[in-house]
Amino acid sequence: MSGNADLLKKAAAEAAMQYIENGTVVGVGTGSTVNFFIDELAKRKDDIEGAVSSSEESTKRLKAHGIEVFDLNSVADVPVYIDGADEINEHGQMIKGGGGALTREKIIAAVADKFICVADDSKRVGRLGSFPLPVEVIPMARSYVAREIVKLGGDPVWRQGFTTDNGNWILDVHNLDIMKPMELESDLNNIVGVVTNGLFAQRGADVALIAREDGVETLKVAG
Ligand SMILES: O=C[C@H](O)[C@H](O)[C@H](O)COP(=O)(O)O
Repeated sequence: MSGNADLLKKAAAEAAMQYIENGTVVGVGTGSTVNFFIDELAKRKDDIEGAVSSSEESTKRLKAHGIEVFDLNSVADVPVYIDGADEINEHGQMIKGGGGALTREKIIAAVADKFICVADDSKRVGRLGSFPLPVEVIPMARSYVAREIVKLGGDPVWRQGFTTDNGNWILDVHNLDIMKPMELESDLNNIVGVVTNGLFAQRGADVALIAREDGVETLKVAG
C-alpha cells in the first residue's frame, strides 16, 4: 500500500471522529483504514465509554491504546459503527471481508444505529463485484457450498490457510455480476453451511466518507 493511499485512509478516519459522541460505546470495524480510526479514537479515549470490536485484530489495537472493549452481549446501544470496505457503491452497499472479519462486522453493523464507512476513493465503484466476494463457511460444508455457488454463477476459491476469528473458512467468489445485491446477499446466506457473506446490501452504510486527493467527500445514503 502506497504512502499516498495511507494518507487518504487516515483522512477518512479523521473525518469519522465528528460522528463520535462522548459517553458512548463505539462500534469498531476491521482493516487498515479502521486502524487509522482506532489511533484517532485513542486521542478521545477518556471521553468515550469504550468500544465493541469486530475482530481480534481490532480488539488488540484498541486495548493497546487503553480503550476498554466490551462484549457485545453486555451492550444495549451502539450509536455509531465505523468500518472500511473493499468496494462501495452510490447506495452505500458494500463488499466487505477482504480481511475475513465479515461476520462479526455484519453483527455489529446490525446492532448499530448508524454505519459510517471510511474509505479511500479506490473503493468507490459503479457496480459491485470486481473484488472477490468473501463467504464465511462452516469447514465441513466448504465443498457443498462451493458447488452451490457455482450454480449461482460464481467461481469460488478457498482462501487456504486462513481461519476466521470464529474458526471457520472463507470462499472468495470471483466473476459474480452483482446486478441485484440484496437478492444475492439472501441467496448466498440461504445456502446451508454459509455463516454469512460479505455483501452489505440489506444493511449498507448510512454515510460514506470517501477520501480523495482534494478532500473527503461525504456521501449520505440514508437518514
Ligand atoms: O474483513 C475486513 C473488512 O471488511 C475490511 O473493512 C475491508 O476489507 C477493508 O479493509 P481496508 O480498510 O484494509 O481496505
